[in-house]
Amino acid sequence: MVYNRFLGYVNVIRFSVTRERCLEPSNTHTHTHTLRPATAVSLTAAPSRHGMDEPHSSRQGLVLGNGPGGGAHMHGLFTDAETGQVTYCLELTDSCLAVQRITFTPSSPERLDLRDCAGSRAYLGESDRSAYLCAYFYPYRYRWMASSPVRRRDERRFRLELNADDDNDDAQANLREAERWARAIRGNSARCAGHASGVLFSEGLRSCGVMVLVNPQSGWGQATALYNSHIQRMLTEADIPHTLVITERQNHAREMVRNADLTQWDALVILSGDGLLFEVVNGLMDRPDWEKAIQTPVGILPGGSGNALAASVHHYTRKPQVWGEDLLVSCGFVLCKGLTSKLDLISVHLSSGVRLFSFLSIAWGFVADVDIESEQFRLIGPFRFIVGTLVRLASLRTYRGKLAFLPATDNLETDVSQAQQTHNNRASNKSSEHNPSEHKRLVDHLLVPLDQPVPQSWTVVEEQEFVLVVAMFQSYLGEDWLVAPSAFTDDGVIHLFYMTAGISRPTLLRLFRAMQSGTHMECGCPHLVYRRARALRLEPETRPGIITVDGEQVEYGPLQAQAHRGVARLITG
Ligand SMILES: Nc1ncnc2c1ncn2[C@@H]1O[C@H](COP(=O)(O)OP(=O)(O)OP(=O)(O)O)[C@@H](O)[C@H]1O
Repeated sequence: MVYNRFLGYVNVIRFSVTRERCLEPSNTHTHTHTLRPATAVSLTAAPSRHGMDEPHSSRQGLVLGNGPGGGAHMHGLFTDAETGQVTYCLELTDSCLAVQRITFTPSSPERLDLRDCAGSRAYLGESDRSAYLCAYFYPYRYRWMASSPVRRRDERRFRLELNADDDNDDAQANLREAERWARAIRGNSARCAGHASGVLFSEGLRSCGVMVLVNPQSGWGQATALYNSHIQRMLTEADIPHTLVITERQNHAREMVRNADLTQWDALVILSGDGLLFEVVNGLMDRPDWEKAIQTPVGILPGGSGNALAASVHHYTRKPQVWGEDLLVSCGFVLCKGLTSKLDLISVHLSSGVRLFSFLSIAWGFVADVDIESEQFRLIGPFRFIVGTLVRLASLRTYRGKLAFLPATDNLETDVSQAQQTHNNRASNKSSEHNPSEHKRLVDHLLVPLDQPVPQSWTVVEEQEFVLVVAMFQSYLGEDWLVAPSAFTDDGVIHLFYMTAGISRPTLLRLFRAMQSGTHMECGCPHLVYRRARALRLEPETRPGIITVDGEQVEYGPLQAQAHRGVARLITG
């Protein structure tokens, strides 16, 4: 684990050394506004967006019509942006931008995959009448010393000079032609992304675009710097207008989202740890119009120390594991492409009557202790979990309590009809009981009140002495912990792991190492159990203790939870 993390950080260091060219003078504008109650807000107004031009021919760029996938098919001659001496033939198809050098030593065409394209734009030169075409690609490339490829920025710039006469009209004609190419590249790459199942959140963008919420305290306090170094540029390249909101305190994001005019926003994106998204999700669910509000797509960019959802989003792209800034670039690219999927929410009831909505995990025992106790090592960022794990291993303890769950069959419909049965029985038994939250909200069909025994269809775990209990709703528990490899955003399943007492320290360490690659269940350890569930109940008896929901500490005591399939929307690849 330490070795791989070390490699991850070598990558980060190299990233900053080998970063590619910066953006040239931009025709986009960045404004700074004051938006209450955020401390600082900057609005990036992206270039105007238009539909694609009708196909037409011109002297330089020739539209040959629509490709088989419905995208524009174009040919054109451009020169290199720096000297204008090297001529390139560009061909745009449904799936790629082919670039072929035709002066000096002609080259074979280089095909740039439009699935890797974040955006494209055109602008007028400052000191000449040429127009420039830029396309921003983020292909997977191997880096020195790295065992797997990572997304790396590859900016392509070309100069277009159609007309020899030196007047303003010709400059505008050049610009129009370059813009036509930029729109066609954007259109074809959006079509490529749309071929996958899913919905583009960026379809029909609204006035304010995307709200990017940054917690300046998350992780080792680097989130604002990550916005400045990567995300602002990526969103500008992708032509996504956005507003930066820097949170001032705990629950700031929750309050803001609870009261926001959501008709103004296309998506709420969190550049932070999972804790800030937990606030946002619960802020959406607090609203009287929660049913509509929770349909607002949410996105995650890793800026915390755990970054479990960000690691899961990357995992769902089926690319090799990445860390640190490589993970940020991967998630940033996913955001630029704008595909959304449904996201399960897990309704969690605490003994005090508080109800929370979780998208990630519930933890008790070893994992929860490490998460909260390692807060004191926050300054060392993600390494805090390694230090916390070693400290807790040294003082390994067990936790007494009861665990029960409703097993998930492969057939969700069966589970749902069973749930309906439970709910009907419960309604007839307790018709006089009034729970106001359930009249307005998602109904937890599977749960009976915490002071009653679990329904007969539930499995009660015989063991009562645990080392840990973790319920996973996504694949990763942290950037390094692939705990539930088969989990998916909207599988409607609680992936329940528990470890019973009696496990030795070396075996535990071996399991944690295997968790890095998601192979811990292959170790055949009899103390580690995995079950798929639709609902669970946990009644801790050891006191004091720690329970976390999505990495946030909640009140300690009995709790129960039920999965609700696909009620929210997540920006995923
Ligand atoms: N400006 C702020 N100052 C202090 N706390 C904040 C601020 N903004 C948000 N918070 C709170 O900080 C807590 C932790 O945030 P978050 O999870 O995003 O970061 P993290 O703990 O570093 O990341 P991770 O969960 O990945 O370890 C959340 O409970 C959130 O409410």
